[in-house]
Amino acid sequence: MTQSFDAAMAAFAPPLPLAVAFSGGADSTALLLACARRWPGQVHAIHVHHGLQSAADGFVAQCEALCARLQVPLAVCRVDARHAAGQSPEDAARQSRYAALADAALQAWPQRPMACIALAQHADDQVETLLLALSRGAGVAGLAAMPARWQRLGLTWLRPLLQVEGAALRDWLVAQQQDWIEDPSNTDQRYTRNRIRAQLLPQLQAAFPQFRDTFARSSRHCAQAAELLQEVAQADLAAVGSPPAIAALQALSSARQANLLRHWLRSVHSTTPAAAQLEELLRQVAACTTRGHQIRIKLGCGFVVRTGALLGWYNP
Ligand SMILES: Nc1ncnc2c1ncn2[C@@H]1O[C@H](COP(=O)(O)OP(=O)(O)OP(=O)(O)O)[C@@H](O)[C@H]1O
Repeated sequence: MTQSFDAAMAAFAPPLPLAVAFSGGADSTALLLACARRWPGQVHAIHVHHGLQSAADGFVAQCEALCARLQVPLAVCRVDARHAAGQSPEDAARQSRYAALADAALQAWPQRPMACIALAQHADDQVETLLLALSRGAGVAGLAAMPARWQRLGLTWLRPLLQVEGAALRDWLVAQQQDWIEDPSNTDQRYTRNRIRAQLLPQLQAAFPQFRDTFARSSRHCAQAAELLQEVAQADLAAVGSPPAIAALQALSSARQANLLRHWLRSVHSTTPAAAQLEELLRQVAACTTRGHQIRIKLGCGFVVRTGALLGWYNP
């Protein structure tokens, strides 16, 4: 259920010391301010300078000013967030941001490495993430949206505000007379996420006022389903072998074959096949009933080939 900002903060019990990922935007300003008041001397802030827009230097100055006022130590890290071919600019920025946040949390204060990092995504961000996943045709792992807690890069990551509406966060900041940075790129309608926020969320609010709660429930169902699929894939891969034996693969249902192959390609070969490529591979596996049947299919960044009784992989 959605919560007030105060209720979410009251329920938040992170390991300390805590680093807040602080962009200077409304959400992380509210999180930083509330954490600094609640755990004085135990809260640090990390700001990532993406170098993507000319306004970024001004963002740093504003973050420094608020942290000085709150007496919160601030680490500013500069990252090169240019995206590689085939990668979305938002994804590239997110990945380099997470790596920089982890480095800073563990190394910026060597006498006192941080135990965890808190991020300020809220209930509207969660809905946007789900709708973005739907717009890409994602499977259950994508529809699971953002977890509230996970371990990665040697740290605990937390999202304590996932049940708070964006407007409630801003109302709280206004009541504290605390201003924040309005990042101009957040209203750029070239980004799908911004179109979802500006055009879809108001319509959803009018048509289904409970959409934040019900969508979040669907995401939790998907998170559970994704966990089960992962467990089944691991067990099936252990039984079928890595690389997979074709005859053993054929004995599974086609849904389990698809689940296993996706898992094998992702976990062993770091590649994600397009839906049509995976369908073609399943068709070829089913048709592979004679000694002479060849398989060679482009999948993600490489090829799946038949090598005797096994499926092989190579990346030219
Ligand atoms: N440049 C940054 N430096 C540090 N943390 C960041 C930065 N950008 C985003 N984050 C963290 O990731 C979360 C989600 O990022 P997102 O891009 O949705 O936020 P934002 O709109 O830039 O800022 P905010 O969420 O603070 O309003 C932020 O709430 C914040 O905790």
